[in-house]
Amino acid sequence: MPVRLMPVVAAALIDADGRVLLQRRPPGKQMADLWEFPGGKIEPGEAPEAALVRELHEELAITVDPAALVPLTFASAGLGERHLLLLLYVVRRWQGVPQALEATALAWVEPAAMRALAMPPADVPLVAMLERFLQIGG
Ligand SMILES: Nc1nc2c([nH]c(=O)n2[C@H]2C[C@H](O)[C@@H](COP(=O)(O)OP(=O)(O)OP(=O)(O)O)O2)c(=O)[nH]1
Repeated sequence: MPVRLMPVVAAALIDADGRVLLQRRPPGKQMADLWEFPGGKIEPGEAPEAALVRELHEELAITVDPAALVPLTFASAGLGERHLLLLLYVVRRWQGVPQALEATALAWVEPAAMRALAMPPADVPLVAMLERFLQIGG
């Protein structure tokens, strides 16, 4: 069966205390009010890293060097009519203070507390992987 791929990039921003930045999706959008990693869809012709740098600037008003995007893991899951391919990067260096330009809230979350938050279904394995990665000092 052919599928319509939806490539999405997202970032786990990690602060000096090892906490992860999550944002809350606005009402009216698909998956409203769920907590997610900042990011969004890759536009046609766009490299994944360029898409993530753009999304982080649009959503959080931060500047990120593409070299600071470290690929961690991915999710591959059916999403309605489409198939989501979500690439998750770890980011520890950026310029500026993250601001919620599109989300209704931002939260710096301890890795072990992430799984208590309501997140999109595709994020559940990503969160487990990220938690383990941070536990081993990644
Ligand atoms: N950013 C982000 N999107 C996620 C996560 N988990 C997950 O299933 N998604 C899904 C939700 C959306 O269907 C899609 C991202 O699309 P979006 O609507 O946030 O992207 P966008 O900023 O390009 O938005 P738009 O222009 O289409 O409004 O990926 C996640 O952790 N972060």
